[in-house]
Parts: sequence; C-alpha cells; structure tokens
Amino acid sequence: MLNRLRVLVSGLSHSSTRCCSGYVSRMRFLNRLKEDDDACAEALSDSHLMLFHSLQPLLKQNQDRSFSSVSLHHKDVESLLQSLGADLSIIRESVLIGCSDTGGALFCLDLAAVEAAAVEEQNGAKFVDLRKSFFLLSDSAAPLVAKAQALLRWHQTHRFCSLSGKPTERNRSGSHRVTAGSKVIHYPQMSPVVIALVHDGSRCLLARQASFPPGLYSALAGFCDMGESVEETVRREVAEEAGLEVLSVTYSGSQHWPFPSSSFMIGCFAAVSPAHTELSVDHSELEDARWFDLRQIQTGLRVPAPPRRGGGGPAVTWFPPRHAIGHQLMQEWAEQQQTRHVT
Ligand SMILES: NC(=O)c1ccc[n+]([C@@H]2O[C@H](COP(=O)([O-])OP(=O)(O)OC[C@H]3O[C@@H](n4cnc5c(N)ncnc54)[C@H](O)[C@@H]3O)[C@@H](O)[C@H]2O)c1
Ligand SMILES: [Mg+2]
Repeated sequence: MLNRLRVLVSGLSHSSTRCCSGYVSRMRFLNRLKEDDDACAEALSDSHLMLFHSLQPLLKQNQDRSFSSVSLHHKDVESLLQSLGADLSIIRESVLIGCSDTGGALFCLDLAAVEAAAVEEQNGAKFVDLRKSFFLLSDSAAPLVAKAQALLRWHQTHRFCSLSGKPTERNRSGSHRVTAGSKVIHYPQMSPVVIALVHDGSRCLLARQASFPPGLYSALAGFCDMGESVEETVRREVAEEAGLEVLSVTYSGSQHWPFPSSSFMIGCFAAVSPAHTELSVDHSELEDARWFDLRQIQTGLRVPAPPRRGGGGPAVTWFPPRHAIGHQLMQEWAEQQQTRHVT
C-alpha cells in the first residue's frame, strides 16, 4: 500500500555525514541536515544528486527495458558542469530529498541553467515530462522523483514573501525559506484532496473528467475546503459531483500527488445505500460517471496504463497507474469483494 512505510534501505556507515542503517538513525540524520546548514553542506559534498531540467527528471533505460532516474555523485555533477563551462555554484541549489540505498543523503538539482541536450548526451539519458515519467518508472521509484520535482517547483515559485513582497532565502537543505531580513519562515505546502471510492455493496462508482485521456476512469476526488474534515469533504464532493448521499466513510491510505502542483491525497471508501444509487452527474465537473461491478473492475485493473493505442475503435476503459492511489483503492475494493464471495 502507498501509505505503508516504505523503508528506504541504507548501507552501514558511521561517518558523521552519512546515515546509518535503521529507520530511526536515518530519520534523525535527515532531520539534522534540515536544521544544520554546515552538516548539510558537508553531506552534499559526498552525496548523489537526482538530476532534472526545467522540472523534468532525467531518465535512462536499463538493459531489461525498465526506466530509472539518473542520480550522479556530487563530484560527477561538478565534472559535468565543468565540461559544459557552467557555473559550479548552481550545485548549492540542490534540495535534500532523502537517504539513498548506499547510506548517504540524496539531493535533487535542476540543471535549467545548462543545455539539456548536452546533459542527455553525456549520460545516455533523456529529460522526460513528469506525467510521462510516472508511467515509465516503477511504483517504488516514482514517489521519490515526484517528491523531488515538487520541492524544486516549490522553490521556483516561492522566491518572494507573500506577506511583504521581499525576496526569500532558502536554508542549505531546502526544507524551508526565510524572508530576507526577517524571521518569517515559509515551508513547502500541499493541498489536501480526498479521493473516494464510492460503493453500494456490490458495485463501485468511477468517473472521468473531459480533460482525462480517452477511456480513463478514476474514483471521485476533490479539494478540501477550509475548515472541513475528511468525512465532510467526501460527503460534499460525492453529493456535488454524483448527486449521492454518503452513509459512511472509511480511511484507506494516503499519498503525495505532484499534479498539477502538490496535493496530499487522502484515500477513502464511501458507502452509499444500495436503494439510492441513481446518479445525478454534475457535467460541469465530470464528463461521465458509472457504476462498475467486480468483473469490470478486475478487467480494468489488468489493462496497462496508458493502454496501447488501437486503430480508431472505441477507447478501452482503463484506470490510473499502479502507484496512483485511485488504482490502490480499486485493487483493495476488488480484493475485499473477492474475499466476501469466497467466504
Ligand atoms: N492520485 C490519484 O489516483 C488521483 C485520482 C483522481 C484525481 N487526482 C487529483 O486530485 C485532484 C483534485 O481532483 P479534482 O480536480 O476532481 O478536484 P475538485 O473536484 O475539487 O475540482 C477542481 C476544482 O476545485 C477548485 N479548487 C478548490 N480548491 C483548490 C485548490 N487548492 N487547488 C486547485 N483547485 C481548487 C478549482 O476550481 C478546481 O477547478 C486533481 O489535482 C487530480 O490530479 C488524483
Ligand atoms: Mg472532482
């Protein structure tokens, strides 16, 4: 499950600029780097940097045809920039994103100041749009790339204080920005969004917006209004978009979602009465909404996302990729239904 703690594996090291094995040690190490600029600068000089250009991650194709993001050691990034005649000081713009599986801190860096094609050529890799990357990367690799891009985007869009209009300055790790000459601190933010798989006991409700690619259906989603609880947002969104009254809400899991800018997706199941399932769809929000039975959900979950294009026929129904929480909700619902049928 997406919300389950996915422990980043780190190697054993006792140097002060590298984290040790064990979840607690790694979290304390990362927290120290967030708070201590000198320790962070020291760690950066012996770290790997995940590369981006204009917010697009650098991806390379492996021998088994899978894709992974490219992270270079600090000294290799220096060599790369030197070979391109670029200013080495841009490395200071790196943002801390976690611990690598070799035990060191991991940073990300946007190389927008240098020519993308030259970086691609030197690394045998390509800068790829984040949405496309999401379909190419494995479900264990995609969240870290999304987190890195979200932090780089946040820094690019928060160069000025919304209170005073003065410039803001980042700390070394990039975990926050401070308004110049003041103590006003700005932290990266996400918008809370509920995503609810509505079900009536034997079917679940999926919908599509006109902006979705052809054939894509997902669970209902909506931004939380100020002051709302998760349960209130679910009830309101389902009422607004599908015209149904929710009887109960159950939490399932959560995930950070980088599109179009950072959302914090809170995944829930929302039960409606099987006696009141007639839809009244708000077509200003949704192009279509329909009930799907277990067999239809199982079939849709097997379709690759996005499906291979056919020759002009009707679009095949497909669901978000495996690492999207919409997919996880459908998977969990299908498993629950199957267990119910077996017992
Ligand atoms: N990870 C997944 O599986 C998954 C699946 C479905 C949707 N999503 C995401 O959920 C998000 C919300 O879904 P939706 O578009 O149906 O929401 P929605 O139903 O709340 O409608 C979007 C509208 O809400 C308004 N809005 C209110 N607060 C906003 C805010 N903080 N930021 C932007 N707009 C705000 C805007 O008018 C916007 O057009 C989307 O960004 C989408 O990418 C993720
Ligand atoms: Mg919506």
